[in-house]
Amino acid sequence: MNEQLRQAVTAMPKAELHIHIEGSLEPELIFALAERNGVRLAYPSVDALRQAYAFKDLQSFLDIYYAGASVLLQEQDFYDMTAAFLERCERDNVRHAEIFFDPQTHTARGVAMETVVSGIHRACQDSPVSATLIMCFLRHLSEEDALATLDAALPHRDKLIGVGLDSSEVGHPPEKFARVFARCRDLGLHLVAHAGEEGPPAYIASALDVLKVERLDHGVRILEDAALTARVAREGIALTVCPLSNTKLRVFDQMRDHNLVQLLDAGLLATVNSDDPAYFGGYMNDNFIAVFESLPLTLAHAKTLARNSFAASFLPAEQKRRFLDEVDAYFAALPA
Ligand code: HPA
Ligand SMILES: [Zn+2]
Repeated sequence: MNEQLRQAVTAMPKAELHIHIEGSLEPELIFALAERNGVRLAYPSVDALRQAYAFKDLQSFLDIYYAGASVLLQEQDFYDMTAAFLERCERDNVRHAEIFFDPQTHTARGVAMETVVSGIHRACQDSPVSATLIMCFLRHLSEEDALATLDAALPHRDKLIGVGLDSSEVGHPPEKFARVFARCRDLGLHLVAHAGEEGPPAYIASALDVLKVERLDHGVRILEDAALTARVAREGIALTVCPLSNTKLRVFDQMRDHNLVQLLDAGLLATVNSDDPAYFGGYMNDNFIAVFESLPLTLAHAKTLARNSFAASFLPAEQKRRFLDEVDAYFAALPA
């Protein structure tokens, strides 16, 4: 990748639409919070913890990701984690972030919903980066648990723009959560779900048809079904693709095998995102650099990806328009 393209891609304004805030917890912060809260970790040092970040699939990652989140106890912990992430956004020229959080990971340990939501939300309010929250249900747990989680979150309805579905995909199809998503829809929440990361295209179809999601998280296995690909392209449903995550979790063996270019060529509204940056080796610009270095992507693709990130966001129309104008102005001002 030439220096001019690298510079353009890193400095361009962009939005992040697939970031699990618990996946932004750096090992250093995990150890600092463990110390602050008197939590014992299974790893003796920051280096030993980092050494354990060698994943063979989604589940091997999730086991260590949930262990890392166990140091989060106080409202200030959630604040500090989120504030650190939003500072990284500024460095990567991320202007807007739609942030996932997993309340069940915390409420199961006795942390109150209020503590989780208030800490994350307060950090969003204190940041110059535009940031909104999407509450995710853990799909390895029951729908009853998800319904109870939604009830617990209702006092914070105004702090949420939407709900999502994450955790272990295979064996937990979207239709398991039909009732809770229907309730969220009635509440006017935006709907997204992880689908087609490790799971088959049938899970993408049921996320759309049963849950009625507006965006697909990952969705990279969609190309295995040509009819579904054509439909999702036609309907303008976005995919929040996470390149470094996909290679670290062995969805693709190497970055040069990633299907991002094919997704774009199929007319899909694909975006680039970091997923769990502290675990997968990088934040937004690391993801952009990784794909631009390994795939035949051009400056025209960079503009498309920057535009897609705002177009696929849940921002109000006027704010969306302003960000899209900023992208267009940015690319128009680049030296030819
Ligand atoms: O990539 C992911 N997939 C499913 N669940 C997750 N929870 C954090 N990251 C992920
Ligand atoms: Zn994810």
